[in-house]
Amino acid sequence: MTTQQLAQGIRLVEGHGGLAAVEVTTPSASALIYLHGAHVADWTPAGGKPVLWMSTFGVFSDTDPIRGGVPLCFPWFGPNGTDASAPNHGWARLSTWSLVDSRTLDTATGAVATELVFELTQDSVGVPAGFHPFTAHYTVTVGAELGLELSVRNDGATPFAFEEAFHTYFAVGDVTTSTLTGLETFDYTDRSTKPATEGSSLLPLGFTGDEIDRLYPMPEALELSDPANDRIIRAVSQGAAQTVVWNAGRIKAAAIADYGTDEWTETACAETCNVGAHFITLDPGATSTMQVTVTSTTTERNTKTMQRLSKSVVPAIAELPTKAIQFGEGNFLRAFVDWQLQQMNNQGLFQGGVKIVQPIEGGRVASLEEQDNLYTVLLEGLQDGKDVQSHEVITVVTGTVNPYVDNQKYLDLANDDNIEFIFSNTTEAGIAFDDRDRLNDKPQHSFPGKLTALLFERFSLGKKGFQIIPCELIEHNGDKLKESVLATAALWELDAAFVQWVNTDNTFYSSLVDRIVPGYPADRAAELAEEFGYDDQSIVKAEPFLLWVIEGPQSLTESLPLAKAGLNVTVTDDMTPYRERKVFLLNAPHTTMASIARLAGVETVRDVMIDPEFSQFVNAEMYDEIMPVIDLPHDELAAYAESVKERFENRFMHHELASIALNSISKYKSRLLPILVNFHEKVGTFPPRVTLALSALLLTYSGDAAVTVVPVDSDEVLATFHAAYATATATGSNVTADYVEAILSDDSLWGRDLTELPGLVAEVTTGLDNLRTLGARATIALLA
Ligand SMILES: O=P(O)(O)OC[C@H]1O[C@H](O)[C@H](O)[C@@H](O)[C@@H]1O
Repeated sequence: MTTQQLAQGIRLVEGHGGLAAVEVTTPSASALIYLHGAHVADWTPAGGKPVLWMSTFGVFSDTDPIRGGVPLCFPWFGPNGTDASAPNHGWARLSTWSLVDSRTLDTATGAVATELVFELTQDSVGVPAGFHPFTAHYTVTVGAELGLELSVRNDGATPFAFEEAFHTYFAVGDVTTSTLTGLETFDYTDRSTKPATEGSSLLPLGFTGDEIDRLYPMPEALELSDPANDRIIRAVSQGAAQTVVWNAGRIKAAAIADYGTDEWTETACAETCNVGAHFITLDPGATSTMQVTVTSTTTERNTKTMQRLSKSVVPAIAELPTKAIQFGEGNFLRAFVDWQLQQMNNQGLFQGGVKIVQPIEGGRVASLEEQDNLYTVLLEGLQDGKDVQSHEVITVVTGTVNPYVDNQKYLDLANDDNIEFIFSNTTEAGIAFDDRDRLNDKPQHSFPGKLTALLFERFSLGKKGFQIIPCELIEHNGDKLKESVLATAALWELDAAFVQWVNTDNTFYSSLVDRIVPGYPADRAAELAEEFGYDDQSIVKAEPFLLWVIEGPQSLTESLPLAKAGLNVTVTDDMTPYRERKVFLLNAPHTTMASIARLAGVETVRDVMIDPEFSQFVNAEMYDEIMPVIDLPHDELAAYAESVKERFENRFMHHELASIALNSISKYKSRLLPILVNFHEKVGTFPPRVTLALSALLLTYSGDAAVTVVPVDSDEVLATFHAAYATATATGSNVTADYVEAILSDDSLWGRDLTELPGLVAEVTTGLDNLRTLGARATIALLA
């Protein structure tokens, strides 16, 4: 279109790299959109800050995607399914779109907005020759709201299938203080693991520097708090089944060329999409539309006049000798390890403080220093039958060390005879040997590299070793850390005497940690500042529950008397049963509830727990069916079961059963089937509630139109159940029994043929018939 035809306030300009762009200025906002990829690179509401983030390391050329803003992903998302050489996220963001229309609109609020329409067809530059005929129109509305709408029409004679996404990079002042709300009750697919895994979130999503790459169902609205800029960014979508939440985190940011190492703190992507199982298929001539509206609302902040938390706010803080070094300054360690050290100090049992070492370059120890290393831990939830809402200023941090700024200060820690313990949480990827590390690096790249340098310094000074307790969420974390240290020592060709000192003078414990730590309560920052009387930019919110199982010598209970301080900490020589305890007493009842209570219309975990019949059912499952098959003392199991029940009942959580129900068949296999099998071996009968959960799943998965609860599982699994049910319906007179027999004998579902367990088919069949004819509530009443 020619310049004369452009609506008012629109100019064609040359953007970075000489790329053609459209600049839009309206009374309510300004924007910049590149024709390359129809890439929205800026949207700034009048008087506000940019809402879209752009990398300062971005590459602008007609062959590269632009980092930041809104990459438009089409016709596929992520890597191409069949062609590894095809560009990530499709070619639409690399193609040249045409501006085909622009106009000024009066919006519903009376404000003026500008609408621009970009077009891409199979003839556009960048679209592969011979591609399926289509027309895509991308409408960008620039005003007090940013509107993005992609409509795709199938111009061909055969169906057209594609994926699509608005890959919105939102700008925030400090992502570690941001939370994304709207997704709390959904299960998600974690795309950061290879292969992808399933996860469930209970709480608003926070960003800590680990990569977050999750695919969720799209909620009604997504809200990203941006307390550093006193605003909330809100995205409301239509025609989009999913959202992908992505933050590169420290490690990935460092690995991406056009993404600055520290830039992960400045942005979070909350995308609007139809991908994977929700790809779009259009019949010839049909059109689909996906849309998002973004707004940015200023939040009020009372903290401007409020004093910042510091030593002058908290009088008489005792001087503490530093007894521990902690690698990692994140929310978890501060609400878990440091909070526990404080509880011991409060009781005169430890009398020590901790120095925090920032394990990677892009960290935030500086913001702790701004508050004299003080911060507040806020506990909310049920504990021992009581509603807990408490807060405490944590005073155990005696200082911080940033080895990237002052490596000598870091190595000097080796000289401090008071220091006995080392704690760490450097993310799951943090404990890994790195062959690029050298002894004279300042500092070494990896955590094991840094630790080896510190240990070597300590050894060279002729001092005693450390007790090292990692908290990273990986199995045998202590063994893995020790292996990495020894591999580093070998790489650096350090003395055999040093290796021996590492082995004999130091103890590496493995540990299992459990406490939900949602982090900074951004949505309530102003309210909390008012309540506390100070502004704390490092508040950490956590649940009251805590569990720490440490594998190693019992002598630890004396030197680190956590249990003596009343904390739920166990030192053991084998943590395997504790791992099982969590899977079987927490995750297994979740799956049972999702299978059965949903059939009775119960929606959340808390609703199950406050329902007299269902809570009694869950209780009986835990005590009579699950506990007998776990190899731990009854008292310990009972105490754990009680704490799990309280966590289930937490009124601060809204955990939807529908989200737990995702992929229930594989969950049943790993969480409940071992109980069924072991119970049968031990007792000779089937555990009735665990077995009923299987009946409930078979009913839900049958595809029978009378069942209104919808299963969410892979297409293959659903097809297997539907086919078995259809066959049984078509051929047999014993429809239910034939169906149950077909499913239980399918070892692709269960890893074995379950019909080999004598009597199981009959029992599952009875359960299914009861659930169908009596309903879930009356069926569980039969077991009461
Ligand atoms: O680097 P890009 O190709 O732009 O992709 C950036 C990111 O996009 C999405 O959010 C994906 O879920 C991530 O897996 C990917 O890393």
